[in-house]
Amino acid sequence: MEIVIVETQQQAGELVAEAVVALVERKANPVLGVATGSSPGAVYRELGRRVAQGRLSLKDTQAFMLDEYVGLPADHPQRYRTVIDREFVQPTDIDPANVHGPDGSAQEIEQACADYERAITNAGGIDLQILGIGTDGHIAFNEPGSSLGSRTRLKTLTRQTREDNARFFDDDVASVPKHCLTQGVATIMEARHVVLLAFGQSKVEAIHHMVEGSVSAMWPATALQFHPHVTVVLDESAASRLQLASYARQAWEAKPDWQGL
Ligand SMILES: N[C@@H]1[C@@H](O)[C@H](O)[C@@H](COP(=O)(O)O)O[C@@H]1O
Repeated sequence: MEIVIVETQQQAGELVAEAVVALVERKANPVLGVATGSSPGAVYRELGRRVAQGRLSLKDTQAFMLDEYVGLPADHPQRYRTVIDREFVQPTDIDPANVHGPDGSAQEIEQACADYERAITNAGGIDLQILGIGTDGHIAFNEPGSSLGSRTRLKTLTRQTREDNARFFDDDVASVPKHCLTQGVATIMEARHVVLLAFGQSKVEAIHHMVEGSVSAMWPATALQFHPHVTVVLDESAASRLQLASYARQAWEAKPDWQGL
């Protein structure tokens, strides 16, 4: 795991956008994994800026979402597909038809999950997965106790996650769905490069476990310790309980070189 500590979320956005640019330059039909939540916001804004400046095009890029709530109507502003359309699709030039997500309104849930796994495989797999982390160490919606070998499936959200996400539902935890469809931990592990972003004090414990803790299904993000290519982009707050943070406290100028990836 490579840990990069940045000063601002904007720096994180620039850094990760560079990784996307390097991928798009290197590959004719790149496949991005996109996350919802507030952490990737600066990345999407920076991608939008570069597209607007003519420095980047995502026209030939496919994108796969990590997860989706079950039971939200198609026009709900917090449905993850709607969020991704608003925050990632609209500011960039990606074709909305190239953006895929698990179908949270499917009648045949198991079939929908299997179809989603197949769609990722058929696209050639995910080249660059943009990822956040929950305060309880979840990735996508793989809550504590999730199998580290799991694939896309139906999950029940923990009370903590529903409370964390209530901020997007007028602070009304009862309005936050109880179920979701999510890529499994094993699905995420197949992405060729995982870039995880985390900011702020609320992520300290999860980051501590993910980077320096024991691998355990109780902290699903710890599975990433087995992944050969993970970049973790943190601010000082999120990194503040890392024993080895001094090794990672790189100057902004010493940012990773994505060209060789
Ligand atoms: N399913 C999403 C996760 O994919 C995301 O990583 C997490 C953290 O969100 P935030 O980045 O807003 O802290 O929130 C949700 O639960």
